[in-house]
Amino acid sequence: MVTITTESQQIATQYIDDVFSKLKAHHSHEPEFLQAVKEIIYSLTPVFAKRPEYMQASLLERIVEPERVVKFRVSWVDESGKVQVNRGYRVQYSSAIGPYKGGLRFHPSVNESIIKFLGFEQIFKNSLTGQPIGGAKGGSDFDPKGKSDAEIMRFCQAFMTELHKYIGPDVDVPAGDIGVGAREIGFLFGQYNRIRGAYEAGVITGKLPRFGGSLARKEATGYGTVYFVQEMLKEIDMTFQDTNVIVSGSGNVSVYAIEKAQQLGAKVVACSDSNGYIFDPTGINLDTVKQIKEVEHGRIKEYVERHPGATYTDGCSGIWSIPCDIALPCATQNEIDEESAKVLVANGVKVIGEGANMPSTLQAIKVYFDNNILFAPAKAANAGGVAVSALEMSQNSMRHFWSFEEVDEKLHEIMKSIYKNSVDAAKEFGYEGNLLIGANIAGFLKVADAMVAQGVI
Ligand SMILES: NC(=O)C1=CN([C@@H]2O[C@H](COP(=O)(O)OP(=O)(O)OC[C@H]3O[C@@H](n4cnc5c(N)ncnc54)[C@H](OP(=O)(O)O)[C@@H]3O)[C@@H](O)[C@H]2O)C=CC1
Ligand SMILES: O=C(O)CCC(=O)C(=O)O
Repeated sequence: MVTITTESQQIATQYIDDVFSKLKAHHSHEPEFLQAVKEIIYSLTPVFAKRPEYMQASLLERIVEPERVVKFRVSWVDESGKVQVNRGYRVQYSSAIGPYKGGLRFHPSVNESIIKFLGFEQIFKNSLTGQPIGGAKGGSDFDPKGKSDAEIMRFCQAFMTELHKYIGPDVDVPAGDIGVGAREIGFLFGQYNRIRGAYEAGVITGKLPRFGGSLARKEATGYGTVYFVQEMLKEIDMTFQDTNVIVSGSGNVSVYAIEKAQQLGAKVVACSDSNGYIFDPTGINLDTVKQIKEVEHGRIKEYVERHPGATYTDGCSGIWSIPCDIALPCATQNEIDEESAKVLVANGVKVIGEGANMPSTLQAIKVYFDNNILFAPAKAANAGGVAVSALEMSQNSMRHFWSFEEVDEKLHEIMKSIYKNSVDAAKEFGYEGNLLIGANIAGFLKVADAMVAQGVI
């Protein structure tokens, strides 16, 4: 274990305070970004206390500043012939350990603060995967809900017409996130290739397997979250078998977290969308959820028409009042606040596994720690998606295609090693059992050492 003196700890804390207060002064209008930065940088105090040369190299000031932020206009024509205008973003945060890598989010709430928080987290997550990928994120305030396929296609083409200037297989490799699934990735990829006049498979991941995508990428984030929680459960001699689980959302991450949890013997009793949640005491029928969400692009409340024993409730936060052993927030940021966290604890939750990015507020996380709840932080627990994206890039480079079983096995091993590295880093720096600190430190060290080795750039 690393020994840290009180004096070096105080110097490191002062350094982090200074960096954070300057950042706050410049970005007071970007709450999500500040929240993500705060969570990470204070957990790095023991690292700076142990390695003062990182302060001399201004590593924190450098890493919180994106290498590049691209903002652009996206004009497209809707079904009535009217021209619509949206904002597009790509934040290329860090290329210290590989090409920029991270998803694209299409949602009306998207702004620079949200893309920056996601891009910043992606640096550490991508490092944790052990793959050579830097951190980035992008997206638009475009709302895909209620749009025709032709409108989605025209929007994606307009978005890529600008974005293509900044990306490439060895430069920046986007993928999906909220509102960007296989359909959107297909349109984006098609437009990129059309503009380049070539087929460049490695420019984007999450492609359908029939044109260069990886098997198991669709399942990777949800499965990976469950694999990670499985490792945590071993510590308390528990498995998923016969547990009651709730999973928020009913999108890509949620559906495959539900699938894997069910395969491992759990009863998943609730899931949601942005309008409300369903509760099925007999266990959710995943085929019905997939039919409604993946095929019909419908609303989760339609589930109860097909399963009369289930109930539907308007509003999202109520899902956390359902008693469960394991809660997997897989929808969006800040979906569990302090109040919801207290309700989960009062109802006996044992484990929180974050499938979404930053789904718990800082106050909610404090409630978990105060009550000794096992907590799997997003950066580690949902890294399976981007890990398999990196495997997709490898397959594209090798012009090779692994079977579903091969990719799933690699994913499983990656999640186990992220768990182990987070546990080991927490222990080494004096925070045994705290995976939040462990994951942040393990993710940071690799990037920090790469930055130092590459000089002042
Ligand atoms: N896709 C991936 O590989 C990865 C995704 N993530 C993270 O996982 C989360 C989910 O992403 P993904 O499954 O891909 O996205 P999807 O768009 O496939 O699904 C998102 C789901 O969350 C619901 N949702 C969105 N906003 C809210 C809200 N404000 N309140 C409640 N529910 C909401 C959506 O409901 P509705 O249908 O009503 O919009 C939908 O059910 C995000 O935080 C994303 O950043 C993290 C790692 C990788
Ligand atoms: O697969 C990827 O490149 C990105 C996935 C993603 O956006 C995320 O991990 O949040």
